[in-house]
Amino acid sequence: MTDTLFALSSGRLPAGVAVLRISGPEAAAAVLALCGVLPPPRVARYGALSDPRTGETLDRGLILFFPGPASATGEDVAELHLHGGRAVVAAVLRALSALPGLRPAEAGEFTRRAHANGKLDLAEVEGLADLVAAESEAQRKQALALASGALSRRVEEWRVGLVSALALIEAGIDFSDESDVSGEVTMDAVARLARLKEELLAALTDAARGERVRDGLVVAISGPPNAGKSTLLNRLAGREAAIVSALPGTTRDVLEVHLELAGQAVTLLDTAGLRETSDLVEAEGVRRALARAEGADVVLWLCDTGSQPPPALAHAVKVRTKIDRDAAIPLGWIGISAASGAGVDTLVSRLEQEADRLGGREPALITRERQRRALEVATLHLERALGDFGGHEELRAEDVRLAVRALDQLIGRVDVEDVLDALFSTFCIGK
Ligand SMILES: Nc1nc2c(ncn2[C@@H]2O[C@H](COP(=O)(O)OP(=O)(O)OP(=O)(O)O)[C@@H](O)[C@H]2O)c(=O)[nH]1
Ligand SMILES: [K+]
Ligand SMILES: [Mg+2]
Repeated sequence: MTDTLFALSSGRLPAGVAVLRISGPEAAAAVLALCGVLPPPRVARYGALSDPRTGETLDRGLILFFPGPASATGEDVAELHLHGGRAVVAAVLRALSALPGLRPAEAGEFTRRAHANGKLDLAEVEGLADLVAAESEAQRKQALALASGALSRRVEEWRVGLVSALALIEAGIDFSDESDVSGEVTMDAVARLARLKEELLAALTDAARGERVRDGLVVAISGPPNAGKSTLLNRLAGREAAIVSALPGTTRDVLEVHLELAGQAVTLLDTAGLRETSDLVEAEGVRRALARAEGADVVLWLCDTGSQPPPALAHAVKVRTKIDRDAAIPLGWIGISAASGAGVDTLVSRLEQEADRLGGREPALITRERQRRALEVATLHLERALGDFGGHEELRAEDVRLAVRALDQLIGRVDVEDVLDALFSTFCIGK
């Protein structure tokens, strides 16, 4: 018999309202035990909740019942909307755990049941995890699309296309005595596979963008010592996150600040000033500074004299600093005074343009490394299936079957247990 799960599904207490969720075969019995009545499906009822053992009223709140399978988990689900006090919630949780067949849910266990009951495929579960974690507008949009099945639907279309091409290839094998018919259906199949390959490649090309939006863009501030890098970081962060001093070589460790720019999550890095130095600690700072700048999506090269960045950072956005002291801005540079704030708006607009360019407007289809890898495998098999098999069409059919399998892995139709275990452990309890 399946356990009935319960957990606090809303956030940290105390809060205005706390939502407890119950899912499983005993959900209706649990509501009856605590509330005395079972509200009609999907209609909120206000009433008292009492401890079934003592009859003592524990709280008054809203009670909802969603009979399965038309519920979030596919099982009978109940929601209790209580006053969000710690003692209130603790008392109701205690009363629930005393009921037969009920136990506290583990992290992500409601979602795991939804997946087991066919409510969500693996890609949609990943979307849900991303939605709960989303901090920027772009992350929210992308996660919502994934959770709502945007990727799953597209993969299903691809899968249908592959399976129909496979049917043609198999028909060609059956007709191999009549070489005319056989050659024609094979050509038709290959043409379909070629079109599908283009679609898969387009989604793959766009995957880097999806992963970037999900992870957030990395913007590194680089430049010689004393350029005013930490001063700019503090201004953009709106707080004194980094130490500023007139001493060149102040910053050594890489400092991270999280911002939202043009709807994109951005990690802004302050780094050590680049120079030759015999100080071992500073030298390590310089090494890290260069490494992080080279790996960043956008580099700001700050300099108060207008010297060019090293070749590795030639693509940087060039920023002439301290224009309050000397306003000669080289051509193609943005001039700022991080101290007074002059020119910082222009720099921020430029960063917003970069964020727009890198993140795009429409949500990407592929947003995780796992999804990208599965799609890469599918594309690889599809490329192979387009080869010349010298009449051995059964080999072509096998490559198409492997491509289908990779798509099945992408949305979790096969081989999902390991992925699910790792994924659900990232969920919070009550989700
Ligand atoms: N006049 C003027 N001084 C500035 C400006 N920005 C920073 N400074 C000064 O320049 C000095 C160095 O500033 P920091 O922000 O520490 O420079 P940094 O690039 O982080 O330096 P390191 O971490 O040592 O590489 C400090 O004395 C700042 O007050 C500016 O816009 N105008
Ligand atoms: K400094
Ligand atoms: Mg600094």
